[in-house]
Amino acid sequence: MEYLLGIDLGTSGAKTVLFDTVGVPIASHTAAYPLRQPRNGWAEQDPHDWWRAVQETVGAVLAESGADPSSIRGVGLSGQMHGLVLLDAQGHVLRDAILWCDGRTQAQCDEITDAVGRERLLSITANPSLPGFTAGKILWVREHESERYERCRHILLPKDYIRYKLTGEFATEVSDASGMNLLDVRGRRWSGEILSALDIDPALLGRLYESCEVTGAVTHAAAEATGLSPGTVVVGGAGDNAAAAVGTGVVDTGKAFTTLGTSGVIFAHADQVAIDPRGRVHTFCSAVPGAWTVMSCTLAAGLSLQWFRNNFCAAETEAAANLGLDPYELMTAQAERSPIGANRLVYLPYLMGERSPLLDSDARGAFIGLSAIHTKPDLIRAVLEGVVYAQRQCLDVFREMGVDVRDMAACGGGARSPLWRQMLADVYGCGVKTAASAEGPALGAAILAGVGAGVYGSVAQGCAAAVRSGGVQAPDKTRSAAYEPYYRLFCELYPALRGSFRTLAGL
Ligand SMILES: Nc1ncnc2c1ncn2[C@@H]1O[C@H](COP(=O)(O)OP(=O)(O)O)[C@@H](O)[C@H]1O
Ligand SMILES: O=C(CO)[C@@H](O)[C@H](O)COP(=O)(O)O
Repeated sequence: MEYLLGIDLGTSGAKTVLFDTVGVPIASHTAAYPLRQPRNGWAEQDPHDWWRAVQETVGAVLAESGADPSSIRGVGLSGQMHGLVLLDAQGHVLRDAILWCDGRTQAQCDEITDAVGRERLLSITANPSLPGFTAGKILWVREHESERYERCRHILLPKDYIRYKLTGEFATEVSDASGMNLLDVRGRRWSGEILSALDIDPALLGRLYESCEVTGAVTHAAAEATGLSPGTVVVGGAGDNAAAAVGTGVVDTGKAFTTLGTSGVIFAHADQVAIDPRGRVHTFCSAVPGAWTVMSCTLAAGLSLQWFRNNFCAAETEAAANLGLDPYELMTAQAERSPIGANRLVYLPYLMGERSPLLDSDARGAFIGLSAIHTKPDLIRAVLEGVVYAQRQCLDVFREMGVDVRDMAACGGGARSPLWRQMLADVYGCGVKTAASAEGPALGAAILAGVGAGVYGSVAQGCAAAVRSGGVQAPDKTRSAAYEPYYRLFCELYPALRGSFRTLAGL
C-alpha cells in the first residue's frame, strides 16, 4: 500500500491527512493554535505553534493509521496565504508572523503604489497593493522594526516555513507567491522591477517552483521530529485556496468553489490571466502549471462564527464537549429556529476590515436592526446570512467580469453545515455541490505530492483518480426570493456606513 500526505496549515489549526493513492482519507488529525490580535485590526501567529501542530498531527496520523512511513510517496503542503515569516541567518524566527487578515499596512500599500505605479503593479503582479498581501508587511517591518529587518535573511510564507523545518530548503511556489505583490504573475517569476522599486533584496526570497515540483526531501532531524521517513519528497504544494481547487477538482474553466473557512473565498479556474481593473478580486497563478485563477477573499467568514462562539456561546461549547458534539452544530441548530432575514436583523462581517470587494481595512462589523425581540438564534442566523451575502457580493463581481462560473462546490469548515451550504445555494441562485469538504486543501496538497512523486502523470490525472464530489444542494426559488431584499439592503449598508467607519478608526 502506498500513501500521500497532505498538510494544511490553516488559520484555525493544522490539519494533516494521510490518503491512499485514490484519495481515500486513511487518517486525519487537527491541532489548533491561537490567533493573536495585539491591536484592533492586527493579526499574528507564532510560527513555532505551527511547527508544533505539524509535528503533533503528523505523529498522530502515523500512529492512527499504522502506516509504514517509508510507504509515503510524498508530502504536499497547503497553507494560509500572504503571512510574513522572517528568519535570521541561523533560520530562527525573528517575530510572530503577520497574517493575511492583518490590516495595519495601508500606508505601506500606498507607498508601494506610489513607487511602482498602480497600472504597472496591476500589469505585473495582476493585483493592486492590498494590506492583506505580503509586500506591505515587509515594508512595515522595515519601517517600524528596522533592527529586526536588518537581521532578516529569509522571507517565507507560512507553509514555506514548514517546508524549511521539514527539508531545510528556503523555497516557495507560484500559487502562494502570487499573493506577495512581488511576483510577475503572467511570467510566473519574481519581478526584478518590483523588487528593485521597493528595494527588497531578491536573495531574501525563497527559490520559486511550480506547485507539483519537488522542492526537497525530509531531513534526518525532521524525520526524528515527525516520524516521517528521511528522504521523503516534499513538493511545492500551494496556497490553501489553490490547494483546495485541486482537492475539489476545480482545474477546468467553468468550475469554481466557495470556501467557508476562517476566510470566505470564491475561487474560479482560468486558462488565461483575467484581471479586475478595480482590483476587487485577485488574479493568481494556479497550482496547475500554465493556468491562473480568479478569487475573492472576505476576511471574517468562519471567523465571524468563531468570534460569536468564543464570546457568546460558552454554554453551547460546554454542552458540546459533554455530548461529544461540534459546538458549531449546536449553534447552527439554533439558527434554524430563526426565519430568513433573522427577524429583520442584518450582520456586516467586517470584523477584520474587509478585502473583497470593499478593499477597506477600516470597515468594522455591525448588527443592523437589533431590537428587543431578538434572541441568540436570530443573532447566529444573522451572522451566517451576513457571511453569505458577502460571498454573493463577490460572486456578483465575478459575474460582472464575465468569469465563467457554471459549477460551484463548497468547502472549508463552514461547509460542514447543511444550513450554511443551503444558504449559499439560495442566495447565489445556483446549485452548490458538496466537495470532499474540509479535506479539500489537504487532498489537493496530497495530489500535488503524487504528481511530484510520479504517482500521477499530471494534476488533472491526479484529480481524476482522487477527487470525489458529494451531492448537490439546489436553490429554492421561494427562499431565494425571500433572501433577495435582505441582500439588496446588505449591499446598501457599507456605503452608508463607510464615513462612520473611517471616523471610528481615527478616534
Ligand atoms: N459544523 C460546523 N458548522 C458550521 N461552521 C463550522 C463547522 N465546523 C467549523 N465551522 C466553521 O469553520 C471555521 C474553520 O474552518 P477551516 O476550514 O477549518 O478553517 P481554516 O482553514 O481557516 O483553519 C470555523 O471558524 C467555523 O466558523
Ligand atoms: O488571504 C486569503 C486568501 O487571499 C485567505 O484565504 C488565507 O489564505 C487564509 O485562509 P483560511 O485560513 O481561511 O483557509
